[in-house]
Amino acid sequence: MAIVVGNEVTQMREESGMASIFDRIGGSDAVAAVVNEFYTRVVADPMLRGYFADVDMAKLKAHQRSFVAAALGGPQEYRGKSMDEAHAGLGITAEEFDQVVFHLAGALESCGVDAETIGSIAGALAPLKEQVVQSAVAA
Ligand code: HEM
Repeated sequence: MAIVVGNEVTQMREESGMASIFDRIGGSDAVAAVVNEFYTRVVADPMLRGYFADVDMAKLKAHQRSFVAAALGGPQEYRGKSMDEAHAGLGITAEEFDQVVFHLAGALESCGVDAETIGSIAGALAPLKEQVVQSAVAA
């Protein structure tokens, strides 16, 4: 599958001549820390926790680590479901999507990622809204 967000981040990096965001934030250890912190926040949030009640969190975290790593320009490929497939039928709203991005930003911040990098990541995730939110109008 094509990872839109990964392509955009990679393109941004190539144009700017910068190291990948993946490298800048500290590679796979940093991604694992961010993903753990992210799901701690998500399942603590009454707006979101219901979605994850019957989900195998260890498996989900593993997929999310590889998705985030690939999206940030890391070396390995993401081999999980497409964003359409992963979220089909869940009925996720635009508000819930924004809340998930908010928790991801919070997790990145608490792991020491700078505000500018967080802005780039959040901006790169915005186009996924259409795939995650089924009835979403393009953001
Ligand atoms: C930027 C936004 C998002 C990204 C990048 C993302 C990414 C992912 C990834 C990589 C998976 C694993 C796919 C697989 O198993 O192969 C997944 C699954 C899942 N996501 Fe998301 N997600 C996003 C937003 C959301 C939102 C807003 C919700 C709910 C409010 C949500 C709920 C879920 C659930 C419940 C699963 C597990 C589905 C299952 O195993 O049956 N996600 N997501």
